[in-house]
Amino acid sequence: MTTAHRDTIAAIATAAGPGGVGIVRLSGPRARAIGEALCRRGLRVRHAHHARFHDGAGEVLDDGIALYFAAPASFTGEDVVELQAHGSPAVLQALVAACVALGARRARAGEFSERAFLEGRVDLAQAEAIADLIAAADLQAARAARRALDGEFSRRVEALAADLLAVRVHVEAAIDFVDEPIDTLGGGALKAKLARIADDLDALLQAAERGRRLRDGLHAVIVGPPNAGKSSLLNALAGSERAIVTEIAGTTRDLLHETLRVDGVEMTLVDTAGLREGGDAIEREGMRRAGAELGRADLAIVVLDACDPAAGRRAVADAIAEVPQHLWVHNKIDLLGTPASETTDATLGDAVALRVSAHTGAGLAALHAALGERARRYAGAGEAGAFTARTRHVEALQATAAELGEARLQLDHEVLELAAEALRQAHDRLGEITGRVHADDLLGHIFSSFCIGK
Ligand SMILES: Nc1nc2c(c(=O)[nH]1)N(C=O)[C@@H](CNc1ccc(C(=O)N[C@@H](CCC(=O)O)C(=O)O)cc1)CN2
Ligand SMILES: Nc1nc2c(ncn2[C@@H]2O[C@H](COP(=O)(O)OP(=O)(O)OP(=O)(O)O)[C@@H](O)[C@H]2O)c(=O)[nH]1
Ligand SMILES: [Mg+2]
Repeated sequence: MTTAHRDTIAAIATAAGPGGVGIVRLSGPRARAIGEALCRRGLRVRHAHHARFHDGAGEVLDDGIALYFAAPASFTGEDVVELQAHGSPAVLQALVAACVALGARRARAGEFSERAFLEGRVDLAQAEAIADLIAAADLQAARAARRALDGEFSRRVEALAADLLAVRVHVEAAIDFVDEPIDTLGGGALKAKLARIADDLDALLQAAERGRRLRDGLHAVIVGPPNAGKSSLLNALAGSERAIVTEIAGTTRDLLHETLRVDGVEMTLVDTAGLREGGDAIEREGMRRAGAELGRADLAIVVLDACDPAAGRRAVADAIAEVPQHLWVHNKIDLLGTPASETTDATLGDAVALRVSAHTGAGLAALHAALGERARRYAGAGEAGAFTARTRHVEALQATAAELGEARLQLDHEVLELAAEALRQAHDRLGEITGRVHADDLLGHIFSSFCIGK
């Protein structure tokens, strides 16, 4: 769709709630006309005008600064007008209503960024980086999103896509010489080139996986037998009474997610139902959910009762077998009267258990530190040049790698048509990251998770 066919959208661009200044943004072919009607004056491009903003009845809503950016030199690539008013939600909403009365439509979530993508101002990975930058909870995450927005990820994807395209051209050309063996058609160089691409792809995949972990944070699931104090520990770590705690074994049934920041790193803690044989239907469903959640876990925090650490261990060990990292905790050490310190749990082999008391707080600092350390290591914190990435990107790179492997195999077997097809697939999978290739519902899916006004 070209700009001329598109309607003009309006939304509050600043955060909800009162603020020093609030911005209403318009984008689309009628942005300038609507802005000029509201300001009752002409707007010069890239000029800050102090103006009074009027509603339909001619009443002055506010005075503020009006800016006009002419297409294509704007954030969206369309004509854009910004009305920077006093940051009163009532005034800003009235300004949007006045824009609507003059022919604008309320923007959907992410629609400004979507237009920037459709106008070719940013690619899809960069548009996603805008949302990640806004959501970044600390400077490190913001910097990583900033690098993705600057195109550090996209450039590497595009470089690989260009290499793949060159190889595709070579293979497609070779198909026309069916009777020649591939090696007389530069097959050696081709295979070497594909091997190099595979290496580059692997390096990029690893960087994207780090970026995915940096963006999403560590996913830690608390498991253990009933009554060990899992919910009590979640509350202690979260610093609030999030989960219900009772002396009844089988209290927790549903999953309870809590996001927390440990030493500047984001992590999700999930409380689960205690694992044991039997239980009523609700409790069994809770245990099933606990098991499913462990399938997504990066870390299992296993909580055992320090008075009886052997109890329930078998069921727990089975449940966490597939989880990449484990952290063992013995809770309720206040009942033992021994100090908080690490203990080697004979039944854990080399693993060490942290000894804590959710009640007295003993050992919690060490638990906190251990979690922070795991979360930092997981996210590759402090790594130079890190950029944020999403599961979608990682999966696309994995699919690309699989197709590339297939192409190399077919090339070794001199089945050029199949090699060409696998290379085409690889090229397309790569193109999904930057949006060069995309399904329409993918865009809707991505942009609908943005905020309105972005
Ligand atoms: N007031 C205001 N501040 C803002 C934004 C905005 O939309 N409005 N942004 C919105 O997210 C971010 C900045 N992003 C922007 C990106 C491109 C252009 C732009 O006009 N680009 C033109 C001109 C380039 C130039 O002169 O340097 C272009 O790319 O052609 C403006 C803002 C953060 N700060
Ligand atoms: N003495 C002592 N009691 C604790 C400690 N932590 C938890 N408790 C008690 O142990 C009981 C169970 O605590 P919960 O946190 O509900 O245990 P849970 O592991 O979540 O139990 P389920 O949800 O039933 O699986 C409650 O009565 C808590 O008050 C602790 O460190 N010391
Ligand atoms: Mg519980």
